Amino acid sequence: MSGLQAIRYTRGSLEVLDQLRLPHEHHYDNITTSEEAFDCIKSMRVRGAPAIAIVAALAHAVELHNGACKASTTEKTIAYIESRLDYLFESRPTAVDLGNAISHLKTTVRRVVVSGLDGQAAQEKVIEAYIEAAEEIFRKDTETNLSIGEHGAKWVVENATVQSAEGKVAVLTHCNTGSLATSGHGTALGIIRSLHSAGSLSHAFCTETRPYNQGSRLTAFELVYENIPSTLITDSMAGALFATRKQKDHIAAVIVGADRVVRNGDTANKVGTYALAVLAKYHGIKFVVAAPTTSIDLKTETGFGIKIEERKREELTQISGAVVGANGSVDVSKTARVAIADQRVGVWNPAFDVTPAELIDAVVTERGVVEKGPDGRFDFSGVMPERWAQVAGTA
Ligand SMILES: CSC[C@H]1O[C@H](OP(=O)(O)O)[C@H](O)[C@@H]1O
Repeated sequence: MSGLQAIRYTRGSLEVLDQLRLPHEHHYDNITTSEEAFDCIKSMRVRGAPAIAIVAALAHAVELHNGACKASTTEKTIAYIESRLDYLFESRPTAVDLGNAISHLKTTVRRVVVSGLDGQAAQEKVIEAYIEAAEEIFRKDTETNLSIGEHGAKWVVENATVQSAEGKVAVLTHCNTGSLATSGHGTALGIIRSLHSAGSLSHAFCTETRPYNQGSRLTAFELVYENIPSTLITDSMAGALFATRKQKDHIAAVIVGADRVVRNGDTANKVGTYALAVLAKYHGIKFVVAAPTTSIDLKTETGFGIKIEERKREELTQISGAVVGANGSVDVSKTARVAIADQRVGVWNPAFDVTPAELIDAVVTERGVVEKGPDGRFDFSGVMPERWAQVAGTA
């Protein structure tokens, strides 16, 4: 697992790497309440579907551990936990991991057996059950990512339509799906790490991923940090890359993450993903979605049912970064915010788009790779574990 950690946790203490300052500055925010977690998620100081769910779950575990619950009965303790989770659910709507984690945590505390215990002991048992379940979500995520990496790397090599003489492949990824979006290793970037570790990767291309620049600020940083041969392109260069360099560079696959994969396989992911899927189809390049089962939403039938978050106009009309000195050095002590558009212009800023299942060749989960069947449809029932049985109305 990479040395980059978006989340640092010990019981009673949660620190979150402020990703708005990356790659120039490494600063961890101390998170002690659900309000602080909500703001951290909403402002995208932490982002990435799995990381959002983990931070929300652990933030409430920290406030519970530190005595925030003043309820006088077990039922009121459960009601308090549920109210805090409902509050955190509102922080970002598109990624389903948060809703799935909240459903799981609510089910967990509701199932605690307190018969025969006096009031305080019963309340303590409920709180302990919540904290352990939240910690398990964090712990299991890395294991999940390593499994996705293994399944995904194997599938990409076996299904590549172009390879180097040494049998290596190049891939393109979009946004950031690495250690900065998860507990470690990553999902799509986890597959890239696994391809690299297996000696099967010749090159990783990454898009800058406007407007938040998860690619240029975060993914490029992770790739360089891991000494993975990599090239940054703008989002608009992908078509030219495929048209002029697919054969020369053996570009075999586009590998992306997911915020929400719905029952028919339609997938919400960072805006720009849909365009990459169309280009990949046109150029005969495999299109692979890396999605832990916590990102799969069987309660929503098609992509039309996914709520797409729209974000503030300043993400397009302004940029921020460190000041580059005369000699080309980057002075992180002097960050600047620069207006790059007339501030009166109208802005449309959807954070995600939906890629239809017909453009997706494979969805890689920790429990195996799902491809469309003879009927041309995805069927995820074989990979959905019981513990993520979704409670209606929450996820
Ligand atoms: C494994 S992260 C999944 C997903 O989340 C990212 O969105 P954001 O950076 O806005 O949280 C991106 O869509 C990734 O593919």
